[in-house]
Amino acid sequence: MKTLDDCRVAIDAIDTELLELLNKRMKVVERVGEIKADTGGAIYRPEREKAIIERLTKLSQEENGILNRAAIEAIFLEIFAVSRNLELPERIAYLGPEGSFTHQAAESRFGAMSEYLSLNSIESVFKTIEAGRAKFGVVPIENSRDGIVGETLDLLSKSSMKIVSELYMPIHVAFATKAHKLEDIKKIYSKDKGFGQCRDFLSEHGFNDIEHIPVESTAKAAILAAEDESAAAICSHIAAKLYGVPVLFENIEDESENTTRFIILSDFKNGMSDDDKTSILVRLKDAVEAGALVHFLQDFDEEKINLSKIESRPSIDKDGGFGYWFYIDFYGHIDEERIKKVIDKHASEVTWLGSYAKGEN
Ligand SMILES: C=C(O[C@@H]1C=C(C(=O)O)C=C[C@H]1O)C(=O)O
Repeated sequence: MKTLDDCRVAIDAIDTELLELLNKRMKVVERVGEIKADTGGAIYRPEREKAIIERLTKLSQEENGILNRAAIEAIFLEIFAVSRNLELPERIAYLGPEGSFTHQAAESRFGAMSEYLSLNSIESVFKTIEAGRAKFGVVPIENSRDGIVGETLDLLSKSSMKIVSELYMPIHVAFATKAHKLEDIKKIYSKDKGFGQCRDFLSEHGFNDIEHIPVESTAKAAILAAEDESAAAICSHIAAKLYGVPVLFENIEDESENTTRFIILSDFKNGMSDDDKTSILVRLKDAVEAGALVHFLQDFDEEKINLSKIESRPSIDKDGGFGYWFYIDFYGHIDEERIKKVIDKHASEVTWLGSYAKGEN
């Protein structure tokens, strides 16, 4: 049987091999970078990365390997991020502050080597990438409990930036405080939605009778709780850690399946993968006429295009009238013939927001 020392010798030998292979991989990536520079191709190819993870997951299953999809993803997303930074250093704007859930979503995709820009509003994220001060933007678009993020949809309707990727992230919140006793807590900071997501916890602990102070983000709540021993924050574990506020209770959300969908914005069009989603905005000219939406959707149905989401948003038209537009997600890529056919038919009413590899949720 192997001793601890034997195991460590074996691990060192394997790490040497891994390093050699990783360096070899990066050499190939450098060449990919040169080709992309010559041809003007996009550096970030989420559909290719997804295909790699899928192939390796299948391979690992076939070989009865220990690594499952989540583990393979954790390792390889970091390798991809290092690769891309080698091709061209990446700068990512996200809805901050540091330690926000959006920050975590951004880091899960862009890794430790990228440069991050924390911004205090979704609008600033859009403006920053539109001005070319960052290549990518990360913002939330919907939450399993709270629904759509209206601000993101409204900005998408006005921006030339495209959705190039989506990711779903489980949202867990913690209760953090510097108070020594629960009775010393006189106020709780969080984002309005943070309070809404853990009502049961708050009432079970008798926290409904003390002041609840809504602030712009859960990370901001952690910053405020760090400065005041009579305060607590409902925030992410990471934000609590980052701002030095001890976590008293973990996973205090009422619904354990609480998930947020984030989108990555940039200025290029993805290639096709075998499992894509497309987002569009539709302003139906005759939206007031009964049946306009039904007719529009019938064209999708005829081409067997499945919708995954439809959301209506109010808008004020040029003459000051109250109108509606629709945000729609469906399965498939804009370059597929059957999809092109429907979109071309409604070209004057549809704005294409992006086609991207479907995220796992
Ligand atoms: C190397 C490439 O560029 C990026 C890095 C990838 C990788 O490390 O495998 C894959 C896709 C791209 O996001 C490529 O396009 O193949």
